[in-house]
Amino acid sequence: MARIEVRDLQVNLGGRTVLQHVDLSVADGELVYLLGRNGAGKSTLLRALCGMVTPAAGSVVIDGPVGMHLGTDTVHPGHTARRHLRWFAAASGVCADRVDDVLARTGVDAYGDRRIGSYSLGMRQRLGIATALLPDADALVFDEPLNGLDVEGIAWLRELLTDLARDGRAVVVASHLLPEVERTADRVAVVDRRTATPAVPLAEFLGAHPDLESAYLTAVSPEVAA
Ligand SMILES: Nc1ncnc2c1ncn2[C@@H]1O[C@H](COP(=O)(O)OP(=O)(O)OP(=O)(O)O)[C@@H](O)[C@H]1O
Repeated sequence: MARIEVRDLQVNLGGRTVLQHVDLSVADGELVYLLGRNGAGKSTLLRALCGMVTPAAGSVVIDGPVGMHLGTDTVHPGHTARRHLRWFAAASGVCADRVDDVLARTGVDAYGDRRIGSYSLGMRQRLGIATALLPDADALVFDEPLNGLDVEGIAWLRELLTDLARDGRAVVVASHLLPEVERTADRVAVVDRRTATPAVPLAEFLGAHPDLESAYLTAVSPEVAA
């Protein structure tokens, strides 16, 4: 069995089916991206992977703990990054020594003693990424981690994500930033029509298309006018 196994997943939210018949398996060493338009269900799928929404049907199995970065607005603005990470480490049974490691690895150490409420979007993204790295988990989930990062940050995250996969972790990322996806993805899946296409190798997804944008626009269903 792969590190992450989703089988025939259905998620209902607010009385309607948001996802159904979703299958996804991600093995150690793989970097898999979820693509799809706004509201398609990428975040919902990632939240289901992390056990934060209950499936209406099907199953999600992850072998071991999962490190997750599901958004930048779930942290207490009055805390410093260091305090937030120490609290998170204590709450999740992670050795406090890792806090300094992840602060350094993400560059958050430069402002880790400032209150989170004063952080820019990119700074909060790095803190979210630091939080995901804290458990040193073999399964990692990131929702739009590139948003708000500056040029150095994007290059840094590209390297981090590929390193995490190269180190043998199963990594799933939702992103709209197709040039980045094209540079690093092992496989891509499209969340569309309340389900997800099989995650296929990037080269297979690209096919004869000149770039990922062209392949993606062909893969998604025609947009329905509001
Ligand atoms: N708590 C909720 N209650 C009801 N519906 C919800 C809830 N959360 C999300 N939805 C709906 O589920 C669908 C999928 O939303 P989701 O946030 O997963 O999309 P997404 O693909 O991540 O979008 P984006 O690219 O904009 O981040 C949307 O139609 C959204 O309105």
